[in-house]
Amino acid sequence: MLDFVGLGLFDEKDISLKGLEKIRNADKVYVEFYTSILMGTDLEKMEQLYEKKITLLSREDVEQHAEDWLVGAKDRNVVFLTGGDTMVSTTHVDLRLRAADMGIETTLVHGASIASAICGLSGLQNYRFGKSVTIPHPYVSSRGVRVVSQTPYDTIKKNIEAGLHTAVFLDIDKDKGYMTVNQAMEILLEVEGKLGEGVMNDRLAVGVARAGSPSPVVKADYVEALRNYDFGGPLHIVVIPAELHFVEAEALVKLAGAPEEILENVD
Ligand SMILES: C[S@@+](CC[C@H](N)C(=O)[O-])C[C@H]1O[C@@H](n2cnc3c(N)ncnc32)[C@H](O)[C@@H]1O
Repeated sequence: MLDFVGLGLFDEKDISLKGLEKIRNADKVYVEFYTSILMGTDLEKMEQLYEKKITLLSREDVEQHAEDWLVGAKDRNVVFLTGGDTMVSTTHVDLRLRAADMGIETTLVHGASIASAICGLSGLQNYRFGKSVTIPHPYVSSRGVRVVSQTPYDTIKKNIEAGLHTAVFLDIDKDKGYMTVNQAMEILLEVEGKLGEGVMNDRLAVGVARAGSPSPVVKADYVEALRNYDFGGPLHIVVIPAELHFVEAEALVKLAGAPEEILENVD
């Protein structure tokens, strides 16, 4: 049996009671922290509260060598832990499919996800979101050229044209660290500058930091302004809203400190 358990958003106490029960009854517990990470805890605190030894898996362990540890789930109870919800903005359905091919039964214990937290914290409506996207850290190519992905910008642009908000996940990289809202704004403006377009001009954005913690920061302002706003420590995420419903605009002003002038342009 392979149980996928979502850990929730911030610390070891965000797990559900069902998830905790799965862990306590497990023969072996694995966790991965490359798709998301709980910034308010660490492996030691988790092991203490859950009363179980937890083995950390790397991206390679999960994506390239999954059979090596999945095989244990053929005759024992194995639990696989992930930050947030295990199946939201991850590729872990691949693990479920591999398990199915190996004749291993799987179950899911859902966890609080950043996908719903951004709606709750900002007041933006979940049904008004389009395709989400991740901004990767820029890198320097073997020819010494700085490479900045244009895909996030293009996705945001298409969503705006369709009247849909965009959730913009920010890269977690073991060498380059956790991307901040400020870096994300810089990257979007850099791409815009190269294309010579005006999508980001006077474009409202919402930055969210440390959702699920006792002190999350939610700030809505124009892209240019968020470039220098201090969000504090990771994790960070960005939402680029499309046209706003008036309740959404009111929420951004009252709950996220957006400039009041945004209320003038909504019905
Ligand atoms: C690839 S998504 C995985 C989402 C996760 N499976 C879930 O359901 O929450 C991870 C990204 O979401 C954002 N994120 C996740 N948790 C967050 C939190 N507590 N506060 C702010 N952003 C968060 C960060 O941008 C992070 O890099």
